[in-house]
Amino acid sequence: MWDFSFFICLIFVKKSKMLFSIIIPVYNRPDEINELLESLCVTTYKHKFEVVIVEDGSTIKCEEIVSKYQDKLQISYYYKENSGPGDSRNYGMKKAKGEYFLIFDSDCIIPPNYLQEVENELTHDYVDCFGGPDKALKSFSTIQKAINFAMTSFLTTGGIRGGSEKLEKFQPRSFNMGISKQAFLASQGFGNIHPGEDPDLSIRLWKMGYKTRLFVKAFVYHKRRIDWDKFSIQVSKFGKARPILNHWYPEYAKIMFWLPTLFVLGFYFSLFMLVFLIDIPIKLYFIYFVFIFVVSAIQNKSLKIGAYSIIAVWKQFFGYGQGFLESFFRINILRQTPQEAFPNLFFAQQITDIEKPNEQIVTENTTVKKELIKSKIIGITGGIGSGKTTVAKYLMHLGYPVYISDIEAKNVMQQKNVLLQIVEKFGSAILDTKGVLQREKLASIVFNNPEKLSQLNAIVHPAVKQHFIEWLKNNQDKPIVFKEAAILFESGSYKDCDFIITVTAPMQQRIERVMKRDNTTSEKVVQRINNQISDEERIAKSNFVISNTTLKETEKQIFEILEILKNK
Ligand SMILES: CC(C)(COP(=O)(O)OP(=O)(O)OC[C@H]1O[C@@H](n2cnc3c(N)ncnc32)[C@H](O)[C@@H]1O)[C@@H](O)C(=O)NCCC(=O)NCCS
Ligand SMILES: Nc1ncnc2c1ncn2[C@@H]1O[C@H](COP(=O)(O)OP(=O)(O)OP(=O)(O)O)[C@@H](O)[C@H]1O
Repeated sequence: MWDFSFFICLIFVKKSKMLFSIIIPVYNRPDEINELLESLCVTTYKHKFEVVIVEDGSTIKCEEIVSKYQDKLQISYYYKENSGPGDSRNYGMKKAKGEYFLIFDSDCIIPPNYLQEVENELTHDYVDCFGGPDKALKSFSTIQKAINFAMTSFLTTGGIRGGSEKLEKFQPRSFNMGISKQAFLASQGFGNIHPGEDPDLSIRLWKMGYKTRLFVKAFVYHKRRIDWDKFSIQVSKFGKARPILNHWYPEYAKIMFWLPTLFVLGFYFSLFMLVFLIDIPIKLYFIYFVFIFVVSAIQNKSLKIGAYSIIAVWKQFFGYGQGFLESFFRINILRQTPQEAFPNLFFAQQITDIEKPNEQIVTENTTVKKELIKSKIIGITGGIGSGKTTVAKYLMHLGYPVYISDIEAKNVMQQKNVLLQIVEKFGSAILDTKGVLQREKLASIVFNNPEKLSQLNAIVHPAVKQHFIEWLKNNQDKPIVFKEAAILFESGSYKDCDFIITVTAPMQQRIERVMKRDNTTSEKVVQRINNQISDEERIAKSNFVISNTTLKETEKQIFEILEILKNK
């Protein structure tokens, strides 16, 4: 995904435009925001950057705190309904003006050289998504330092987060990560699971061909949960989220994810062995915890932190391990859906910045008052070969009424009055000896000549629109109907839709799929692509994106979207 545009952008950014937008979701934590903003005020970074604070439906707001920093930082504050951290970050990224988004949790403190370190890394070896490590500050409480040890030490599963550069596919964590605007638009950012929204995003980015990397020097001071109970709840949720991610992306499941569970089962087994007076296993556990104590005490120069680290590691393993086991059982054995198994891990995703539905659907001859049509109209679009018809047909199979414009257009074009207009414009050579439209011939004319294409569109689109309205009237008792169209935006028919789904797939895959489906050449497919808008443009105007790489994942995304739409 790396291209020279980033260099150009960087040079441009330094002169005028802004590179970085810092996005911080916050929920009931004004004090944390104060410390975070204070730390940003002393940055050594010389260029313009902005801070976007998204208050996620808090009852204790940080608006007043933020206003204190209006003179020192370029800062915006948004308050919205509670929809979870992932969606709040997405909300902030949609509002942001920068080209690269830096995301922090509100409980972070940013070192002065952070922004410069990130810019150096991006200039040296660009990547569309990165993550940074976390460290504890001297001023942190004993519990915070012990938790930090448990979450980052090589003696626990935390080692991978702290500093290993070897990881090719580092999964950034949302407390300290960055993502380019382009990758955000393409992926639509975080999903509605929490926690786990960060690995979910990384995996989706990888599948789209983006890379992720660890920026070792771009660390933040991360306070983490301040008491034991909150920490236990958090790690248990991490444990529950993991089998869900494994279920969604089995190819990314690792045996290592089982370690805490094995640790817990091993512990119970060791206790059981005591019944037979076999105490070696329990002694091994004892030695491990002594080791934790010694290493943490030396590292933190405190016996107390060493002792507290034993509690932290214990809570980490047991919270995560038991959560993992429960989740594995529900998802893989009881075959519950993740939402059924753990509804509290899912936020109903807010859909931000939706264009107000049009009051009317207007064609040359007919005006349908939108209030007479009770159905929600969901547009499905995507470039050629993205798989929008595949998605449309799947929805049909689920029983939803779906209008597939390509297919309907073909019928409409056979109508006498429409065919006559086409012949008038393109000549009778466009018909075969039996008077049937030769589509391939027409295609070779219009996809080589934008003017001719718009002439054809001007004939076909109004007729299709008229036909769609009749179809809509026949389905007005249905709460949700779908309209699939390749050129939903180009034709303006997106304005009739209440929500829009864009289907995407990597370009090469799209070309290969169409070559195979239509037995055609890549040149011909590319010709059509050149007559359509880009995925980026489609995505920016859509409410949902389906990344259609495998049918299984597409199915999953369809169900997630349906779940949200049913509640809208
Ligand atoms: C030129 C025509 C006859 C070629 O027919 P053909 O059977 O080869 O293609 P088909 O209609 O099945 O479309 C296949 C794909 O081509 C692309 N495509 C079709 N029309 C257009 C267009 N006007 N602009 C850009 N891309 C288009 C889309 O990705 C579409 O899904 C046909 O595409 C056509 O009439 N297009 C103009 C009408 C139109 O816009 N139809 C699309 C749905 S309203
Ligand atoms: N996830 C997938 N895995 C494998 N093949 C797929 C997948 N999705 C779609 N296909 C195949 O790719 C081809 C293109 O898909 P489809 O016809 O749905 O695309 P489209 O976006 O409607 O294209 P067009 O713009 O040409 O109408 C079809 O042959 C379809 O069967």
